[in-house]
Amino acid sequence: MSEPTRLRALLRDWVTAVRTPAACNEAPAPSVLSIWDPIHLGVDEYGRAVRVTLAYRNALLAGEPGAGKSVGLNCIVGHAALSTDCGLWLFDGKLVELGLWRTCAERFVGPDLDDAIDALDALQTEMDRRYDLLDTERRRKVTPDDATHGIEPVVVVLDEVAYYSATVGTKTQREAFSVAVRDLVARGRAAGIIVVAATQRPSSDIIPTSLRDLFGYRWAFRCTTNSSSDIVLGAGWATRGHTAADIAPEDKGVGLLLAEGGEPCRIKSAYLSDEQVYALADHAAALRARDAA
Ligand SMILES: Nc1ncnc2c1ncn2[C@@H]1O[C@H](COP(=O)(O)OP(=O)(O)OP(=O)(O)O)[C@@H](O)[C@H]1O
Repeated sequence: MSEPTRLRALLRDWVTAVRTPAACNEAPAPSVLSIWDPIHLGVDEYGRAVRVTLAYRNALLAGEPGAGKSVGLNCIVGHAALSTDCGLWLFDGKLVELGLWRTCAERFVGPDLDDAIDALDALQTEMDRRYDLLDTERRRKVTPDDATHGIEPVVVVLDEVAYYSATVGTKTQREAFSVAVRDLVARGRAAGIIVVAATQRPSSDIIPTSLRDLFGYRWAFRCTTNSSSDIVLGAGWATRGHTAADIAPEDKGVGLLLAEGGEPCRIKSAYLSDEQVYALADHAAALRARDAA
């Protein structure tokens, strides 16, 4: 198959996966997605598609190294990248996980903690500007209509949040980073700032309860203990039979997804190979460049 044909087929499959079956039958596959659309994450134990709407929500992904967080994160970042109605800010201390999507990012932050804090400051400033505007217009939250005057959702993805909050830099810098993240997670949703954070350290120093509870979606990949699973999902789920410690080490990509108000649901994330990620990232970058022109 030629490269353009292969890319078209890949995009068609991707868009088909995230659209409802009814919509798929009705319309030709569009070339772009919207951040207001549900995001396809994978399938549940019955083979049903699992989709979540990220607008007005935040998401936390955590689990032991190699459990499948980056693959799960790619589903979210891929959808956001192809959604030209949102900005994409990527933070990746390792560079190589989210780096594949770098060409689609409005801002890409690598291992420099000062740069990370600077980027979070800019997001806080934008959040405050939006709240001033909403206040002036006597509204509670941004909507898709705000795109007409340049206010679009911003998806902020932090891969290995512990790298910035607990590993590099000085104590003061790490605290500044953590305070800014907490503020964005706590206040950002109505202003269209969506935070997606991932960590391979599901411990209470990295994910304190007060922060964890602000995430509407919590996706626990395999954890080593019931208590680390509860740190991701919330206290008490393990004793009620929902623990990511039960996931077998060989079940890569399997995790428990807790969506607001529900019970944790066991799902297997959709899988994008690096080759597919690059193809999607190139296409998304071209769409974004076209829109920006
Ligand atoms: N949904 C999936 N389907 C098939 N294989 C998967 C899936 N998810 C993960 N894997 C396999 O598991 C490997 C590790 O996954 P991934 O890199 O996402 O783990 P991780 O939790 O991000 O690890 P780390 O914390 O070390 O970065 C992948 O390279 C892939 O081979």
